[in-house]
Amino acid sequence: MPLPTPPPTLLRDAALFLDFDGTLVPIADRPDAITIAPGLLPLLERLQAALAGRLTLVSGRAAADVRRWIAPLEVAVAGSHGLELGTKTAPRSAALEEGLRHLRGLQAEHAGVLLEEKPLGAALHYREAPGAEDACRAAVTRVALSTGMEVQPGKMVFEIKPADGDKGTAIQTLMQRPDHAGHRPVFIGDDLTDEHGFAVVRDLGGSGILVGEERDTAATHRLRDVAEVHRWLNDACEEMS
Ligand SMILES: O=P(O)(O)OC[C@H]1O[C@H](O[C@H]2O[C@H](CO)[C@@H](O)[C@H](O)[C@H]2O)[C@H](O)[C@@H](O)[C@@H]1O
Repeated sequence: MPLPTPPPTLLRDAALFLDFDGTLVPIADRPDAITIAPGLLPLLERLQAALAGRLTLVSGRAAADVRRWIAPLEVAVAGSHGLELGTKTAPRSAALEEGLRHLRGLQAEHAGVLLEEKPLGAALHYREAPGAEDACRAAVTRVALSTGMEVQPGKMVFEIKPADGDKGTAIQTLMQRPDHAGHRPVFIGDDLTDEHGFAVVRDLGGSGILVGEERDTAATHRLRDVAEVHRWLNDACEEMS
């Protein structure tokens, strides 16, 4: 059965978790080529006020990267697929450093392949080199095996990340904070990494909103694209004022 459009009243008394790429900003050819719509930061600021601070961006990007894109706005960010919840991150293991050297070599071999290094892992992008998909998958899988980390597939990307957390566990942790407890979680996302978040908000009695085409998902509602997300968030914000 097709997923319904969420009602604009859904955010009343909610705790809101928002994915970044593909949800708040349209997908671009490269991670550094995204554009922030002029209305996005004012919208996030209004949401933050309407929700009394219960707003967190939960992104696959490094937290510092997301903060740089939304500056000067200050909103809570859980980066690296939810694993960067605080300000401190442990140094990379020797095995991961060795794996990154291997991935840098692969980037040098394949024109268009892009390695995005992050504090806790890395993303190997093949959007500009679709023919390198199998090589990227194999390289990232090899690093996962040698480090005990896990592969997170995404939109034209294979990522390597620690296996002991994801967007779902981040939302679970944040929902235990005193200012979130007792509120209903709502999570909006588009990619496979967001399914962990959809499953957790469903289990907590909240709602997951899938952005994009229908698919097998733990989300309960759907919005078509980034533009529709912005419109819906604006309407939901109006409802709360
Ligand atoms: O959880 P998100 O905030 O959605 O982050 C997921 C990954 O998004 C970025 O990659 C994706 O967006 C890029 C820019 O539009 C695009 O070029 C790429 O093909 C997509 O996979 C980001 O670069 C990754 O680090 C995030 O994990």
